[in-house]
Amino acid sequence: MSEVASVASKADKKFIDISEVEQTFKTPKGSFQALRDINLTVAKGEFVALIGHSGCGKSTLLNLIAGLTRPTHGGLLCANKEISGPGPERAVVFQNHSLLPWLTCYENIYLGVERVFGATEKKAQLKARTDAALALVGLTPATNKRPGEISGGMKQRVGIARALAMEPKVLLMDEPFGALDALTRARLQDELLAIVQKTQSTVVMVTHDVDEAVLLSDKIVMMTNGPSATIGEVLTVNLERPRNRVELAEDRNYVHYRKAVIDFLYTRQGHVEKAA
Ligand SMILES: Nc1ncnc2c1ncn2[C@@H]1O[C@H](COP(=O)(O)OP(=O)(O)OP(=O)(O)O)[C@@H](O)[C@H]1O
Repeated sequence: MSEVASVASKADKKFIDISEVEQTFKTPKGSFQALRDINLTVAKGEFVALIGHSGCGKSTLLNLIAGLTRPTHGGLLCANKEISGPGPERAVVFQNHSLLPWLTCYENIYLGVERVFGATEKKAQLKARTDAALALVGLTPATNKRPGEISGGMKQRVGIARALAMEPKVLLMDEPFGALDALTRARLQDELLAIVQKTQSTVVMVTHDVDEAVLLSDKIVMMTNGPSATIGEVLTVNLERPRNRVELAEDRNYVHYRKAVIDFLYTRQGHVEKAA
């Protein structure tokens, strides 16, 4: 391998590079340490799930990667650049879709597309990007509907389409399917699997759901309970892609990974109520 290629491949392995991160919040009762000693790398194109009990700091860590908050200690890099604030290369999908209710599905996506590409591309290109994003999540028929006129699952798909349309380097998802019923959730997980396969996106996703983590991820980051939570263990999920949930249900390796996460969460960490 040439020196240039080797430097590039090293950078790809540490596409997101989190080192020695600590997050302490000031509260009326004094300072509260949510996270300590967080060291984690995410490779380009990798799908990483953050899992842990309620209040352990999953969203806090995701917000740090999104640049919505700054760590009290340590640093975070994305593509070798310090994460010092939010940026279009890191799109976030929240549990509650956060669509603007007065805009149609099309307009909600177009807004994001225009923000990222508006200065360099013509209107027809922006429209083509928006149409493609709607098609990617199977929502072309809902183009002119407003969020109030579509189901929760469809709203979440618009949120995902909006994030993907911005062609982010990293897709950050905070329990994107948490508010959905089990069947809709399964369908959207399958859609996300197919989309990520197609776009080769780098994804960091917060979840409470063990099956979701094993089905989707290359790596499951298991967090200890808070306060002062940290990464307890990182499980590498070596299951071939494309993955099929029905076939995997009886796959020995799938069952093994599932058990490893359940053991970590319920035997080694036990359940605790929200810490703060
Ligand atoms: N801005 C803040 N100020 C004070 N404490 C905070 C703040 N944000 C988060 N915390 C505390 O930090 C801890 C981690 O919160 P966080 O929301 O990251 O947990 P989580 O693992 O995402 O929880 P859940 O699974 O319930 O969403 C919690 O104890 C929370 O109360």
